Order: sequence, then structure tokens, then C-alpha cells
Amino acid sequence: MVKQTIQIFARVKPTVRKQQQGIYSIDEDEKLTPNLEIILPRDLADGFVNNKRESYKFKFQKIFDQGASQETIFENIAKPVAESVLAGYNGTIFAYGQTGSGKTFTITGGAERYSDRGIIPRTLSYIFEQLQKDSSTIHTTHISYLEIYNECGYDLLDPRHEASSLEDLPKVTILEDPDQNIHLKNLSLHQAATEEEALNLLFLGDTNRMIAETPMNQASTRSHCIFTIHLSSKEPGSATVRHAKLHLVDLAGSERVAKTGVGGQLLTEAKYINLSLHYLEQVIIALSEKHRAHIPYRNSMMTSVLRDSLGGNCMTTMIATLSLEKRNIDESISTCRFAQRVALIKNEAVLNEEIDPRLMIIRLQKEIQELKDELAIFTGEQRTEALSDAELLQLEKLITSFLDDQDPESRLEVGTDMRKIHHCFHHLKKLLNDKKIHGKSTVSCEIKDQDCQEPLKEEEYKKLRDILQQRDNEINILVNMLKKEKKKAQDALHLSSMDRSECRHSQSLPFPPGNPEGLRTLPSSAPKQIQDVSTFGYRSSLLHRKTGMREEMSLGRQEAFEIFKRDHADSVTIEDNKQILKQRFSEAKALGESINETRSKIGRLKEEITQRHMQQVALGVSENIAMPSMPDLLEEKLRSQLEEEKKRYKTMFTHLKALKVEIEHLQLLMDKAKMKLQKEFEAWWTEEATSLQVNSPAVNSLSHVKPFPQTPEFQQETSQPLFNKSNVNARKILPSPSPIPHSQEHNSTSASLESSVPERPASSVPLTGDSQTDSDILAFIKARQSILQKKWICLEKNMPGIGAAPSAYIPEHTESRSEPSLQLGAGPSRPEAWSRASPSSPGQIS
Ligand SMILES: Nc1ncnc2c1ncn2[C@@H]1O[C@H](COP(=O)(O)OP(=O)(O)OP(=O)(O)O)[C@@H](O)[C@H]1O
Repeated sequence: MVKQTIQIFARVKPTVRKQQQGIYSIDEDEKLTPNLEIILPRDLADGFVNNKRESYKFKFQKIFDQGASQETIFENIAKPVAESVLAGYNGTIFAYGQTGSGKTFTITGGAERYSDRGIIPRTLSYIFEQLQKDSSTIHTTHISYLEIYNECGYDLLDPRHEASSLEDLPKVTILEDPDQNIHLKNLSLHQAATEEEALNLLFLGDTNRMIAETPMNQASTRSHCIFTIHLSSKEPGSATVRHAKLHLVDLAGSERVAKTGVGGQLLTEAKYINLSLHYLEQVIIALSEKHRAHIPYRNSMMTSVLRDSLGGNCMTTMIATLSLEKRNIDESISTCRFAQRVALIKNEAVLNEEIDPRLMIIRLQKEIQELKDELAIFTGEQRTEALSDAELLQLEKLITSFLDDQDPESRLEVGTDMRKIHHCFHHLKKLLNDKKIHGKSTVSCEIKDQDCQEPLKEEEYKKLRDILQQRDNEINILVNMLKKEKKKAQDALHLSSMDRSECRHSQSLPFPPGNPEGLRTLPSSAPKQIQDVSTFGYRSSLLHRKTGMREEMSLGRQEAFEIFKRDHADSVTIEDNKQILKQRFSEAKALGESINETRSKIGRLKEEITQRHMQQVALGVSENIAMPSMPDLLEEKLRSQLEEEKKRYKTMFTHLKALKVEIEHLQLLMDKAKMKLQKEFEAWWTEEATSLQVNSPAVNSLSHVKPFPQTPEFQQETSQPLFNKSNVNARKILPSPSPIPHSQEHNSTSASLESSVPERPASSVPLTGDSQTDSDILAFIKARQSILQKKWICLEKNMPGIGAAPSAYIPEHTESRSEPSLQLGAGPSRPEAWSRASPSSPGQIS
């Protein structure tokens, strides 16, 4: 049993503004526990926190300041917990702090860079690496992912459900057995044999979490998420199984309702979250008080699920995430206070060992039988029933292997059953007699011959023995060569089947637009490890499924999506990651090729060594020289070269494996970002289609079309906008989606323009109500309009006196129409493209 208080750590999120410095200080005297001092700014000191004090000090196991990397966090916080989980103890790491303080960043990681991987992916990587190293134990790993929102549990890993809202996911409920053990009904457990499988599960859960979230219910902020790694291990042949669980918990934002000033649905959520965090606090207070008999775990789902982690059988660690800015001082102090209480809780972790009942029964049955047999010997009570055929057969097999065993110390173990012992003696006697009779007839003549000869001289005897030895060597070498040839043939078969399967993959995986050169195809020379692309297909189909993304978008919609994508703030990240990914792929490709080269080199060296060896043997045979016991110099050189190449191969292979993990992770990040983008685009598109329909009688232009939603950073960033200000309206125009039909093409003469540019909007086509069709119609009209505009501008440039713009482009004109149907073909009030393209003639346009 290991007794330990809950370990508390603090992590300070990097602040954006410089003036926030001086709000806190960290005292890390090596001998003392590190101290975090939060200094109240003067204007806040007489505010709501405490008007008497100027600073607050809190002790932590370790404090990670703004610059701490994800790697440092993993090494210092998560790795020790993962190690105890591998040793068979339960572990929990939970992040607590206000919204936006970095809980998700710490637990799961950031979505931008590979180096931003959080505790979950790093822990999975570490655990699988350790399990792979330990071949003496049989391990199984399962994953579960639970989200608790408004006191309801949801299974984030249920593959049967198409989750578009949290309520679509299976509800998880709590059951308690008579021993007060908690069971989660409906929470699926998924076996993960490799790191990759486990990461895919994390990706699935995060995707479900993201998809289920809407701007109205930012569940990620308001829900608790528990990612659990379940480990079981067993020594071969042993009936004892060890179970350990590692909970990695991302709690909801801990801010107080009063400050957030929420109402309605949000208030209900806040109440629940705060209620569940309030119950968590109550449990923690109860645990930190000595002699408290009752701990109110049952009050909330979260405390019930984490019961063991809080004051129970678990090694628990808390990370207090702090966003130490002036406006967050009170929340930061309350997070630290909470942590100080948590630090008082003592846990008692025990090894969770269980006997596998099936193996136990077999073992006990065997033991009983042995004891019975032993007893029979002592009591003289003999068992009289005959041995079964199976038993006899087994005994004879035992005798054969006993006789074949060259080890003089080997023993024939048949237990204490006298019937078996007797049978063994009979059988051995029979074998001996048979051999004697057979031996007499075949050996007698040889003996006779030898009898009449003189005994062999010592020298001759030695010579014969050497020849015999050489023959043996020869046979061994030839057998090895045969084995090698066989293996080569098998490898060739394997390679060709791998090539075939790779071919199949690359044929069946259409790369989504924007994935240049089919990033996911790998060089055929790269080893199998990085060729397995099945998961990519899985993720890509997931992407489509989860976002409701149409694999076949209309051209207009596709083009709109392209622009939306281009202007989205995340596109920079996606592009960066794409570049890194490309780089990693070429690294992997080059490495794969070097590995293959090294492998062939190793093969060649081995062949050379064998040939050299054979030459030596042949030389020995032909010249009747005994084989030298030491290998010759050339052979030694070849061997050392072989060792070098093997080392190189191993190093490159390890590097390739690491690259593979990085590539996988980058792909997950990109898929996630793409999914987010697609989701936002779909939402924007639907909103547009809806508002078009709502406004349809009055709408006669597309000027109401909202600009693509942008991130706050994007909106703030005026210095380098993707569309400069003068271009804002141009941005509102949907892109021209389809080729212009022949009927719409005109000569650029004023006469034909007269007839081609309608005086009024091209048509009065009502929308159909089907968003896909409507989007196509709108896109078509836009395209036409954009062509007409371009032509008009050309004409304006070429023939400045051509006259006023066609009335179709003048909003007043179109607005004055009172057709009930939607007037299609009218542009925005004044296409900015005009004013930009022909600045010298504004008067003419208006
Ligand atoms: N240590 C850090 N380094 C860099 N960026 C960080 C760090 N911590 C947080 N961030 C960034 O701050 C933002 C908010 O972080 P995060 O989503 O992890 O907060 P949170 O506490 O989980 O919020 P919520 O309660 O809403 O889930 C994210 O964009 C994240 O990438």
C-alpha cells in the first residue's frame, strides 16, 4: 500500500499583455516547497477580494511558469503517475481552473503544433512504449471517454451513433453494487492494442465532443471530461491479474456564476457545473477534515465517478491552471485556495490484484489431484481403476521426450500416482527389450568385423572425428542457407502482398481537395509501420460523417468553401501543419529508402560471411585441414561491418517510428481543424440559405449576404487583413461557381452589350427551398453577374464614354421593383470591384 497526499501543481498560462507582469511571483527555493505569491494590484486591493491584504501565498509541489513546455509538464507531472499505473496502481490527473486558463491545453493539448500535444497523447505514447519493452507480462489496454454535462454522463466513444448533439450520444448512468463499488452503465470500453488505436479513440471522442457542441452550449467549457486508460497485466501461466486505471480529467471552468453573469439555459448549466464543482469542493473539505465519517460522494455524478481518486485507492495529482491577469485575480486566488485544500487529502493506493477464476479452478483441480495421489502413497490405498487411453498416450509422450533429452539432469515427472509410475517402468522395459533384439541383429556383424581387426589408433580416431566434425559443419551451413532461401522467398511474397495492399489503399483513398500530391501516400519503400493507411480512410470517412460534409459539393458551394477556408484564421495553422507534414513525409520517405538500403546491405554482408565460411569449410575438406576455431580476419571485418549496419538500421528504425507518431498526430490535428472549418462553413451556409428564404420576397440582391465569420484575432488584425477594407464587399460576393453557359456569352461591343445586359435583373426565379439547389442557382447568378461586371469594366476602360452602368446594378432601381418573387441577378449595392477597377470614372458608375 502506498499512502500519499494528493500532489498539487500550478501552471501559469502565458499572458498576452506585458503589463500583466508583476501580478505574481514564484519563489522556488530548492530546499523549501515552491511558493506562488499573487500580488493584488492597488486598485483591486480594496475591491471584492480582501481589502486588508496585499498579497496571497500558496504552496505547490512545483509551479510551472508561463514558459513551461508540454514536454516539461508531462515529464514532471504525468510520467510519475503513468509509472505507478504501469506498476498496478490507480492514477488520476485532473486539471482545475477557470475557463480559458489552459485545462484542455494541458490535458489534451493544443490543436496547432505537434509539440503542443498534451498529457493524454504523451501518456499513451509512454505507456505503449513501456508495455512493448516488457515482454515478460501479458497486457491489455482499454480506453473509455466520458463527458458529464448537466449531471448527465455521455459516452463519447460510441461508434454506433451519429452525434450531432450531446443528447444523441448514449447516456451513461451510475450503478453501485453492495460493496459500494461504482459501475458505469453504457460507458463503452474499447480495446487498444497500439498507441495508434488509442490515439484514434481520443480523436473520435474529441470529435464527438466538438460536433456535439454548439455556440449556444459550449459544452467543452461547461462539461467535465474523463479519459480513462484501463490496464490489465498478467504473468504467463499465473492466475493473478492486475488492473489499474488512469483517469485524465478535464474539469469544467471553475468561475463563479456571479461573475459570469449568465442567465437562462446558461444559468442552468452554470448551476450544474458550479453545483458539481461545489460538491467536489464539499467532498474535498470533508476529506481534509479529520474524523469526518461521511463523505458526500453521491451528491454528484462527477464525485461518484472519481470516488477512488479522492481519498481512496489512487495516486492523484491536481494541476491548478491559472490565467494570471488582473481581471482574473479573484478566480486565480480561489483556484489556489481550492488546491491548498486538495493537498490535505490522503489517498491509499493498493495494488489491484485479482485472481482469474478460470485459471484458479484449473490450478486447484491439479493441486487436489496431486494431493490425492500423495495421500494414496502414504495411506497405502491404491487406485485400481485403469489409466485412460489419453493418460497412457500422454505418459508415452513424456517418456519419449525424456529419452530424447540430452540433458543428463533431466527428470521424468509423472507425479505420485503409482499406476503411472508402474506404467512408465513397463514402457521403458519394453523399449529396452525391443532395442536389444533389434540392435543384436544389426550390430553383430560389425562387431565381428571389428573383433578381427586391431583396435583403432588414437591418431586415426582423432582424424575421423575431425572429418565428422567438418561434415557436421557443412551440413549446418547448408541447412542455414536453405532456411535463408526459404525466408527470402517468404519475404518476397510478403513484400509483393504489401505492395498490392498499398496499391489498393492508394486507389481507394481519394484525397480531399487541398491535400496536395496526396500527402497520405507513402513511398512503397518505406517499411510497413508507416504504410498502414487504413486509419486514414477511417478518419476521412469519420470527417465526412461527423460534419455531415457532402462528399459531392456543388461547384458554387465548393468554391465558396475554398474562399471560406482561405480566409479562415485556422487556415494558417492548417497550411503550416501541411508543410510540416510534407516535410515529415519526405523525411520518412528518405529514411524508408535508407532503411531498405541498409537492409539489403545487411543481407549482402550476411551472404558474404556465409560464403567466406563455406570457402573455409571447402578448403578444410579438400586439404584435409581441420577448421580453424577462430574466424579469419576478413570474416571478422565483415562481421564488424554487419554489426555497424545493424546498429544503423536500429537507429533509423527508431527514428522512423517517432516520425510515424508525429505524422499521425499532425494528421489528427489537421483532420480536427478541417472538421472545425467544415462545421463552421456548413453553419454559415445554412444560415445564409435560411435568411435568403426568410427575406425572399423582398430580397433582390445578395447584398445582405453576411461576410464569412471570422475569428476575433482576424477581426482585430487590421494591419494585414485577408481582404483589405476596400475589398469588404467584394468578399461578400459568392465566387463564380460554374462555367458560363454559351447562351450567356456575348461579344464585347456596345451593341451586343446593350442586348446582353438586361435592363432589369436577369430573371425572377424563385428559390426552390432546397439549400443545395438554391446555392447552385445563386452561385450561377453570381457568376453571370461577375462576368457582366468584368465586361462592363472592360468596356468602361476601353470606351470611357459608353454611359451609365446598367440599371440592373443600381440597388435603388432593383429595390423599386415590387415583384413578389426573388429578383435574382442583382448585385450588391455597388460592387466595390467597380470602384477599384475604374477609379477614374465613379461618376459614370453612379
Ligand atoms: N500553456 C499554454 N501555452 C500556450 N497556449 C495556451 C496555454 N494554455 C492555454 N493556452 C491557449 O489558451 C486558450 C484557452 O485554453 P484552454 O481551452 O485549454 O482553456 P480551458 O481552461 O480548457 O477552457 P475551458 O474551461 O473553456 O475548456 C487556448 O487557445 C489554448 O491554446
